[in-house]
Amino acid sequence: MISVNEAKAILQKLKLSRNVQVLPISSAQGFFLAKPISSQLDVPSFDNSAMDGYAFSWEEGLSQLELVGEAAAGAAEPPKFEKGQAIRIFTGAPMPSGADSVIMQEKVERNGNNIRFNPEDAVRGNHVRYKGTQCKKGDIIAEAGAKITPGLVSLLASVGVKEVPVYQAPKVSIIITGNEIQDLVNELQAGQIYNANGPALESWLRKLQVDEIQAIKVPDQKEAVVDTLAQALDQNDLVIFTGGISVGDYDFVKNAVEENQVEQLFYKLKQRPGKPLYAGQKDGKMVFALPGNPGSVLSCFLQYVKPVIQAWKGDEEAWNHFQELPLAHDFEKKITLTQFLKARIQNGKVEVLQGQESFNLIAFGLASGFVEIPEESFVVESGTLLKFYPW
Ligand SMILES: Nc1nc2c(c(=O)[nH]1)N[C@H]1C(S)=C(S)[C@@H](COP(=O)(O)OP(=O)(O)OC[C@H]3O[C@@H](n4cnc5c(N)ncnc54)[C@H](O)[C@@H]3O)O[C@H]1N2
Ligand code: MOO
Repeated sequence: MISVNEAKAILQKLKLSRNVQVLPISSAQGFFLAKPISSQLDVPSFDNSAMDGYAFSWEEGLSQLELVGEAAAGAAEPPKFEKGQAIRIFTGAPMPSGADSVIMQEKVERNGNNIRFNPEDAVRGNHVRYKGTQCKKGDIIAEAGAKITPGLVSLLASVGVKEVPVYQAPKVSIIITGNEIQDLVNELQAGQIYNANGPALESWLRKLQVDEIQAIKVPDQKEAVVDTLAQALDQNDLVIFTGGISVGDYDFVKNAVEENQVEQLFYKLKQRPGKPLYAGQKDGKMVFALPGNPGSVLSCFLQYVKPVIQAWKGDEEAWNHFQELPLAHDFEKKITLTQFLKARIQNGKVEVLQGQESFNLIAFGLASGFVEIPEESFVVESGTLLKFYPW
């Protein structure tokens, strides 16, 4: 058995073969740029007003102006004006030729076509957004590796970029083992349970922008498990088994990876839940076998599979998506393994929830993630900083 940290170090070193796809910016949220992006234009592309007010040409001691026209946002050609005159202007409207300053309407007393103001409020160059102050055509506005966030989407749109090259998410196959597992659409027969792992993994994968998902149920028969893995490896980048990886007479996943010549990266970790976790690799593709209890599936997915998927997508911070938060109460760990506990954050502190058995899902109704109690910690005092992995 190896430790949690040793297992993570093995996975972090993996070379993953990435493909690039081009996506419209509004569908690219959560992906990572495969190339730097440059601006298509000078932004702003014309000098414009930052306020609703009056545009004029600044002179020392000005205190009144005559209004001779109006420039609204979207106007192609703002009206002309001369010395001693001003143009009524609105936020985002192009500056009239020759105007260099805007005075806000709140600072002005208007009487018909005349405006008066305190000369101190008419500041030279005020409230003008000049062409190219955000960026110039050709400037790099986002580096390769940047995450597509709503903020970046806004920037991309502002500089005229409609679509972006991003790393593809892997194609994933979920293989659910277990003769007792029944789909939600069917009635449970004696000895059967509902498939909790399949829907949980699918929702996790969708959250990670994986949209090519194959979900297969396989009976506990050796040939069936071996053949299903062969097919899944053929058609996908990543295969996730749930169940069948322990030592029971009907656990055939270990046989399946061996017979398919998958190279083992590790099997069995010093952790609970999920001790019999398996990871392997074949021709740049990956296989994870998550121990079947749903608590173990979700904990192992969050700790090991999710970072690998994120790394596949080009996330340089894939292994750092945790927070260090204080524990809300004392906790005693009774096992000599790293423990991942269903937990929630309340008032900025981590509260370990009741019902930690890996078959017991009731705490998942409250949990906002898992907290890690390190292998070497046994008595953990309230206030101790612990790693919290949110979902
Ligand atoms: N002699 C030993 N027995 C077990 C060990 C061990 O070290 N020695 N490890 C235990 C631990 S820890 C776990 S975790 C499980 C893992 O076993 P498997 O991966 O082979 O999982 P299964 O036996 O197939 O299933 C375990 C449990 O989970 C339920 N399950 C499975 N799939 C689903 C699903 N899709 N949805 C809901 N529930 C599921 C299944 O019915 C079992 O109750 O092994 C222990 N045994
Ligand atoms: O480690 Mo198992 O995942 O407790 O049920």
